[in-house]
Amino acid sequence: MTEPILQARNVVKRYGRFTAVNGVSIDVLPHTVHSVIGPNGAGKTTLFHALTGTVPLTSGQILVDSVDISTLPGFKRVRKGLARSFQVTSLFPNLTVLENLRLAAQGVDAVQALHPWRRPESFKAACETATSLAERLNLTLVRFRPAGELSHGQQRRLEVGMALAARPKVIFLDEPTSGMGVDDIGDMKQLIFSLRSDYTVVLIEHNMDIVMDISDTITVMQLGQVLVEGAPDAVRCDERVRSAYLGSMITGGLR
Ligand SMILES: Nc1ncnc2c1ncn2[C@@H]1O[C@H](COP(=O)(O)OP(=O)(O)OP(=O)(O)O)[C@@H](O)[C@H]1O
Repeated sequence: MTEPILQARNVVKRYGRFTAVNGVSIDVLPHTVHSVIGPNGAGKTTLFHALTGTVPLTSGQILVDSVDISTLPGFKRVRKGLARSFQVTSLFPNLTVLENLRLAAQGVDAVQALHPWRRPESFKAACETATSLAERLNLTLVRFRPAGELSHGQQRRLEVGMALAARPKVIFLDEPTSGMGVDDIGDMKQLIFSLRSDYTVVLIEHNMDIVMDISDTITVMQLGQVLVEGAPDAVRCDERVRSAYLGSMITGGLR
């Protein structure tokens, strides 16, 4: 049996007296796309925050390859193989695509991160990582352009690349297609699906067409808890899921 690469066990996150995530357990299998969906306010982003160390857990456990990382801060979780996509606002708009990727690659190693202004050639490995990532992201043609001049879709792909530069085992993507046009959505969908050959993807996505097409497993959350978990076809047909989405603000809806 395949062992999960990432496990959340009974994870609870409270903000004051409000419980945003209330005892969530999930097993994420390696080389899969595992999507987390649910109506607005279901607790998806808070679960991501808790898994990646953006916020401390109230209780519960998180294991990566069976190692407990529950109390590690976010930057140490990156070294254990968890990476989260950056937001467009955290790209360096005046630096080129390659420079952004190189800095992200350097950032994994604490020693290199402390010497960001050494000659770029001296960071051979980081430069190579940046070049191969630009290719993978279909950004080779714009690799010498400042990130701020890219289209929205290209910037969002670069965000994913910044997380990949950390050479993660598991990459967390929070609504990677938000604000995108149809063409860009297709490119992002292909990119995410292609990632599962080398990585494991945990995805929050409101576009149900994408979720249903590329997910291996879907966890449906409601009111901070897991409502249903399963393969896309099973989730799509589940009456509890249909009811949960009725009247919600979610875009796309279930087909
Ligand atoms: N820092 C915070 N302090 C207090 N409450 C919070 C905080 N962050 C989130 N919440 C609350 O926790 C609940 C879950 O929010 P969360 O953002 O995790 O939901 P979500 O499923 O990601 O929703 P959406 O799809 O709208 O992004 C919401 O009721 C939200 O108001």
